[in-house]
Amino acid sequence: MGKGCKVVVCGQAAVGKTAILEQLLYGNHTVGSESSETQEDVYVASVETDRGVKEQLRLYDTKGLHDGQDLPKHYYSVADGFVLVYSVDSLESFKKVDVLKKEIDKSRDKKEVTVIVLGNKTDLRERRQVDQEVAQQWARGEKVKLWEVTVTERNSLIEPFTQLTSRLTQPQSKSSFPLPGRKSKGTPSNDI
Ligand SMILES: Nc1nc2c(ncn2[C@@H]2O[C@H](COP(=O)(O)OP(=O)(O)OP(=O)(O)O)[C@@H](O)[C@H]2O)c(=O)[nH]1
Repeated sequence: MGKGCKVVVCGQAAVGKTAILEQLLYGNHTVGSESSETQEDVYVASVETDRGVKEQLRLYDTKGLHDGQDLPKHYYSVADGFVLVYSVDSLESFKKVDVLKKEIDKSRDKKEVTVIVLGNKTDLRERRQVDQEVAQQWARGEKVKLWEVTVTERNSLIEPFTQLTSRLTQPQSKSSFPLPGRKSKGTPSNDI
């Protein structure tokens, strides 16, 4: 599979998954441009964490889900992290994110996975169907971080991916085993 944490980017069709990745990595997506349906693409990105270190991510851009379609099961076993994307102008796409989050919780077993959520297309103000506060409340309930973003402002995409990478590559917490210390009086010694 190669080096780097594996991150699966998923959500309903046409919410802007490819546009987000292309804008984030190359800064060259023009919104509204003709787009073809993704089958699967893998992007390798080098992202600076909040510790100032560059880490590699393998971002799997998945095929957009249409009504009633599920994310293919193999993604749940490969993923270290997920970026769930909806579009603020589609309530249906937000509901799909909820379904995906529940599927991740069911499939993750004991594996640590980091999930972030992006509400895209905030530039389409007059078409908004997903209330920002309702979405944030849902995110708090699910214990995930949610950002509202727009591909028209590349800057809005940077913080979520920086935080995701920082979380994914965070050094393991220190061992809680007691350090060898001085023996207390009267304790039998194993020293030879
Ligand atoms: N106005 C606006 N349009 C956007 C934004 N992000 C993406 N789009 C447009 O939405 C359309 C779909 O974007 P894609 O990136 O192809 O969506 P996708 O989720 O990868 O689509 P599938 O591969 O079919 O699942 C394109 O015309 C994009 O230009 C955004 O933030 N604002």
